[in-house]
Amino acid sequence: MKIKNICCIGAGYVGGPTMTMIAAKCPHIKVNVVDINNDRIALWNDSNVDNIPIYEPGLSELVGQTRGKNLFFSTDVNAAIHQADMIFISVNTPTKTYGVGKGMAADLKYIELCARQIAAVATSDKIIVEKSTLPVRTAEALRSILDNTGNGVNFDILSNPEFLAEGTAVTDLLNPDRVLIGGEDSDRGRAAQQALVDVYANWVPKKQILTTNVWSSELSKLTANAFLAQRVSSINALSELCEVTEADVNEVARAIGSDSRIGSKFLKASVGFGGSCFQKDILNLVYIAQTYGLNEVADYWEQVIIMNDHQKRRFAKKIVKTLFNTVSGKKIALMGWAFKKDTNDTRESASIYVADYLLNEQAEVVVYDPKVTSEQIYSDLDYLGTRSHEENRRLLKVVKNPLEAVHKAHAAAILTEWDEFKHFDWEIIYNNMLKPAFLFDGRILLNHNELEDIGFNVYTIGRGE
Ligand SMILES: NC(=O)c1ccc[n+]([C@@H]2O[C@H](COP(=O)([O-])OP(=O)(O)OC[C@H]3O[C@@H](n4cnc5c(N)ncnc54)[C@H](O)[C@@H]3O)[C@@H](O)[C@H]2O)c1
Ligand SMILES: O=c1ccn([C@@H]2O[C@H](COP(=O)(O)OP(=O)(O)O[C@H]3O[C@H](CO)[C@@H](O)[C@H](O)[C@H]3O)[C@@H](O)[C@H]2O)c(=O)[nH]1
Repeated sequence: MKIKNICCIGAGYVGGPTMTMIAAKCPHIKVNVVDINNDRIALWNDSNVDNIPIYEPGLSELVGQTRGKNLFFSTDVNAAIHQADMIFISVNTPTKTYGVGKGMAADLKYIELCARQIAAVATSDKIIVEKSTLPVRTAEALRSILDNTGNGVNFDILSNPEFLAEGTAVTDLLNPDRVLIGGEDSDRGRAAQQALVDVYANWVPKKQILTTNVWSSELSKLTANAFLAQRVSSINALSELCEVTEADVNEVARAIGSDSRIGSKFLKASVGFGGSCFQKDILNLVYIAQTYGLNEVADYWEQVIIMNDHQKRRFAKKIVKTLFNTVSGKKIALMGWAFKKDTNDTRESASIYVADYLLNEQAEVVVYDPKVTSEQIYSDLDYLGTRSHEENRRLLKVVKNPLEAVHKAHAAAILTEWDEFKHFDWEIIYNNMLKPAFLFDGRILLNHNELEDIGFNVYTIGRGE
């Protein structure tokens, strides 16, 4: 079966970049990316390609090359479903905020809506691809909805989780470590799996395209994120021990990472991991284990989140303690709001929690981030519900210029590892700040000896003072 027309439901951080790459590498396939969010689709279609709604290095160029040729963005979901041979579901699956599983389980309402819409609209056979991250055995629920509400056409369900990381989405999609495709063990299932293998084989070497059963594929996505986040929590746990023992967490990371069995990646201690995936997916894993009565398994993975919450909180506490146990009325500059560099995504960013903690301590918080808008920053704070919309705007200021952020500040804290922070003139910054000038490096980003020579009092994760 040769795929000629793909529809992707969900034009977000996954649907947008993934479909752009498929369109770029498969000029013979027409790709329609659809979303119910009119504003988002309008930005994907903006005549100035730099205005696409997602900042990812290299993405706007790729959109510029493909949009209007074989890549289209639209809000007409039904038309795109109708035309497609293959439909990717790439909608959000956030943590549930209500009812059973609140705060733990993945909310599958958007997935279910897609399935019902596909079933209602489809008048020809379709391959349905789970691109969103889903709890293991979701395909079973999808099958039930599609088969019970459809028009008698055949649906084949595949699981094809996405492993791209934000900030490196384009290179990750171009050279994935692996592509994972789970399918049903039947003639139709294998044919559907092969059809998707053939799409990726346009640019991914065949040996890197793994095929498994659907359940292994669904569970592998949650497992990959759990293992990655576990490494960050493990090194962060050690960072606290380093701070009291004169060991240096970077040196420890290098020493253990040189062991090929451990490997050097994902051992960077930090103010805590953020992003839309790690916390959500581990909570989901914990919830799934609990529902099967596997309490030891659930507790084991939950510890990764507990350690991450501790790391964010202890960084904020350290600022208060170091500033003579009070930050009330003191100006503190937060450098970076995105959850990592090279993205404008702020979901679950450590900055949100550090800012909230400092605002509770009555600090005057000023934020500078090169890519995040002030609307996004205020909306992240409002979402926590700690204080009113008006109070958040009164207590926290967002500035467009780093020097404005540090002007007469008591302290500056690095919360995102943006490259530009390394190239700042820290001497000028020091001269603009109140004395003693404190610098808290939550990303172990800067040259601390140089900063100390300038006159800063430096506190960094994972090294004692
Ligand atoms: N962000 C990442 O880096 C990443 C990486 C791998 C996997 N994932 C997973 O991919 C999925 C999507 O994540 P995201 O970051 O792209 O989310 P997102 O919130 O950026 O995008 C999801 C989009 O789906 C749209 N949508 C929701 N319901 C819809 C419907 N019924 N019809 C049409 N459009 C609808 C929303 O309007 C939104 O624009 C999640 O399951 C996530 O866990 C994300
Ligand atoms: O050594 C490290 C590595 C990462 N982080 C932090 O961990 C978070 C997540 O980073 P990263 O994994 O690079 O970005 P994500 O975009 O969240 O990507 C993860 O989540 C995606 C969504 O599921 C998966 O597709 C990716 O494979 C997985 O890496 C960020 O806050 C990072 O700053 C650290 O603190 N130390």
